[in-house]
Amino acid sequence: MIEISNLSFRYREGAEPILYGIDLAIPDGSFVGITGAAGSGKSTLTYAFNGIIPHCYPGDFYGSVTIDGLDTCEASLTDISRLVGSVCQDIDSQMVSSVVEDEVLYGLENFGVPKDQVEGRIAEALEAMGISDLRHRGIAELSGGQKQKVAVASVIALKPRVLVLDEPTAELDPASSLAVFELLARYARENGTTVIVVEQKIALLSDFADMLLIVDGGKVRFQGAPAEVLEHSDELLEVGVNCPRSTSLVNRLRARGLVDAPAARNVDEAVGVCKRVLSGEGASA
Ligand SMILES: Nc1ncnc2c1ncn2[C@@H]1O[C@H](COP(=O)(O)OP(=O)(O)OP(=O)(O)O)[C@@H](O)[C@H]1O
Repeated sequence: MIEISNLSFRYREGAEPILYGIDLAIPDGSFVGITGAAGSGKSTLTYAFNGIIPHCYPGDFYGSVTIDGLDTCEASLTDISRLVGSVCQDIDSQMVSSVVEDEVLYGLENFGVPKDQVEGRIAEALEAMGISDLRHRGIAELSGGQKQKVAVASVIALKPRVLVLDEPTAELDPASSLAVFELLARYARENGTTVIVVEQKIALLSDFADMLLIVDGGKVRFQGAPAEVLEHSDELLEVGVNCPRSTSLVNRLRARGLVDAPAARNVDEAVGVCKRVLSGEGASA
């Protein structure tokens, strides 16, 4: 369980706090999607989960963040990193090796994983990300999507309880973005790992997350299951989050009393709702 209580944070160099009064409870095994406008504080919020604030970026930190009971202010960054694995926005800056296998090995060696477990961990992590065939390839020869999967594999090889990813699909095409999310979701389901992912594409997040957090001006403006959050498509637009048209359409039908249905996350769900409206069953569901 991750618990954040009344968290506020101001970077030492900053005039104003970047996070304000955040309260969150994230059950184990959740898939949490974070989105919001540029500069709203999403990355800073991820730094609260992995201890980068206050350990690497000092500042005024109020409130508390606990991961499985470990208070991130009191614990060392090393102890936090045994629980929380992170993949940052700039993948190239995270890579330390020139060959895929060595990249995964690096973290295992740093964590002092017993030698007899190393081979199994590398093979499992590469398999989980669907990149066993890339094991001996040079990192410089990989595509953006392949590098992304290597970065995730390097972190999951360490078997963290929580995986934090900051815009893992920022440079990927829609098909590769979907593939990364599918692999992540399957891995998390099979291992009970909590996944926290920052992502601009709310439609993609909504298909995978069981909790969405909408960050606006350093506050969590909306939180809940995707269907609950997407009901607020007009307010989301005001804070820079553009919902799919299928979502807005169903919300308009509901606002006019034409249908009593949860917000649609995608075209398929909206088609189902429209069929009900056209058949005259809309308001009775
Ligand atoms: N190390 C830092 N020191 C001072 N201010 C910072 C630091 N890092 C980020 N900020 C400021 O905090 C605010 C929020 O930045 P943050 O990166 O958390 O937002 P974001 O929502 O992730 O943005 P983006 O979508 O553009 O990545 C910005 O105004 C930024 O300038």
